[in-house]
Amino acid sequence: MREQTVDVAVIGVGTAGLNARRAAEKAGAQAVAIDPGPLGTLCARVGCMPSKLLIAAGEAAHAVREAKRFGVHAGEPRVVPGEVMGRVRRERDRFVEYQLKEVRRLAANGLLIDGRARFVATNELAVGDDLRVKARKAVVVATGSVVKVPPLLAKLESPRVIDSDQVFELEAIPERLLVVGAGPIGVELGQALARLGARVTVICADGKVAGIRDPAVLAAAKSGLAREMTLHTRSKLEAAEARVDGVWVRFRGEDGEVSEGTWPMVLAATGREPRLKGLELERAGVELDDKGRPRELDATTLQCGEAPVFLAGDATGLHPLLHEAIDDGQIAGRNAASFPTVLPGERRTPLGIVFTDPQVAFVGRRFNSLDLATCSIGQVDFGDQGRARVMGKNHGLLRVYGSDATGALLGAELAGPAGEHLAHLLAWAIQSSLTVEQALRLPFYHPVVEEGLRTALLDLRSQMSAKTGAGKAAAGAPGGG
Ligand SMILES: Cc1cc2nc3c(=O)[nH]c(=O)nc-3n(C[C@H](O)[C@H](O)[C@H](O)COP(=O)(O)OP(=O)(O)OC[C@H]3O[C@@H](n4cnc5c(N)ncnc54)[C@H](O)[C@@H]3O)c2cc1C
Ligand SMILES: NC(=O)c1ccc[n+]([C@@H]2O[C@H](COP(=O)([O-])OP(=O)(O)OC[C@H]3O[C@@H](n4cnc5c(N)ncnc54)[C@H](O)[C@@H]3O)[C@@H](O)[C@H]2O)c1
Repeated sequence: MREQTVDVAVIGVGTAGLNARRAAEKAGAQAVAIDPGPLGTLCARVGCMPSKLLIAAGEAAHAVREAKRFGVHAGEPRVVPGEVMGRVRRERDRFVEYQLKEVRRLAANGLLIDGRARFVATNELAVGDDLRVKARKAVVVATGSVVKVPPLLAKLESPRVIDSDQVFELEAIPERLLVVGAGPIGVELGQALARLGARVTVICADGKVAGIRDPAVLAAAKSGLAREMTLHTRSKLEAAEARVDGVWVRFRGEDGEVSEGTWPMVLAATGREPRLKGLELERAGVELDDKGRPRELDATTLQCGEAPVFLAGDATGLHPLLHEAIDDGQIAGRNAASFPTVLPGERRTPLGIVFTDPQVAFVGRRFNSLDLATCSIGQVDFGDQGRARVMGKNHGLLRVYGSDATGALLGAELAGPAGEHLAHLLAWAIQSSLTVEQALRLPFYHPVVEEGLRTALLDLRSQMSAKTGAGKAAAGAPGGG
């Protein structure tokens, strides 16, 4: 049995792991990463980047179709699936190659061990059958996440049931597609494939789409997405069967109505979960709950209970987003290097963007965490927003939340045009602790979509003054819907 002793061992060399290893090294520790591959990060291989490439192709087809509203008649676009998917994979491979450069450099310097790790004791890992890695300080677990597929679909073991890890390998665009799950993955990929020619039906049981929590924004997003896909957002999957011509599925709506059909392809977009199985974390002194996750994970330090074990990235199950994986990695890596001294890491204003049309975004405090007696809501409907109308993208709603007591901006949810940009402006304003008044003193050009943000802020200011002026009369129904 070979043995290697290091200061910090990082399990997983995805985005969180790469950042954790680098942070530990920067803090003066000798740090190695362990990973059996596939290397290149989830984000570049099967996540953020290929999904945005597919969406970009869908947008190109959509723009051609929509051109007639401007008096420009190009006819129905001819989508060539081989060319579409060829570009997705070519560009994806470039992004992966970029990540692999760093990984190869680590390997060349003896800082990457090829193999699957599991704990055998506190601060001791087995890698494959013939290597033990001991960590003098601590271990960072940055093993990412795995797709969750409901048993009804998983048990079919059908090549016609795919998940987001497989979708980028498609050679053809299915003529019809059932997407199970309406989270970010379901709606992003569903809409992209709809624009490329598939007739798409999306089902989910919880009434939500794209993770939106504000009911008014949710209604706006649903009506926008329903222009291109059939949505059943309160439907439970009841039965599924692999048949010669496809996958037969039966689902039941909240009202009891039963629908069924056979689809040539089903995309399971039913969520992801931390990849902790097989790590035997309990051998490192980490107490696990019934789902196999650490019973105690400090979200500020990323330490598991009192153990010398830190989690980072999707493995935490906290915020499965790329920029959060980077920050997690830096916090976990630094704390692992300085263990037993452990400090809370600095976090940014929460920000999430879903790349549909209309784009969906969340910033800062979420709707369901607001106390409507002490907060106000300002909004703008993009239906009549100047620049949005100019571009023919006048659909959606932005709602901005503020504190009545301090006038501070607290958060926002939106479904609308240029959502990715509006969300950044709002996140930067909230992180800078701006009040509504201060935000309204900033420049707004004309004609831009950002003027819609000003309208929402003006509305928020007047809701706040109406409430503070008229006592609590408006509490409970601020901002209207
Ligand atoms: C389709 C899709 C689209 C997405 N789009 C976006 C987006 O637009 N914006 C955004 O912010 N986020 C997006 N995400 C989420 C984002 O990609 C992830 O949050 C992020 O990439 C997670 O990084 P990670 O380092 O935690 O995991 P990974 O990059 O998966 O790294 C985990 C590593 O651990 C290794 N590993 C696992 N087990 C072991 C073991 N036992 N021993 C050693 N190594 C092990 C794996 O081989 C892997 O290399 C998307 C995700 C998906 C699936
Ligand atoms: N733009 C982005 O930032 C982006 C894009 C894609 C993915 N992601 C990340 O990836 C993670 C995973 O995304 P996701 O969309 O798979 O997960 P999710 O958990 O957000 O959504 C899962 C969906 O599946 C539904 N569902 C679950 N079980 C079901 C069942 N048995 N029958 C019917 N519906 C069922 C849920 O109701 C929900 O609609 C997200 O949390 C997100 O952080 C981010």
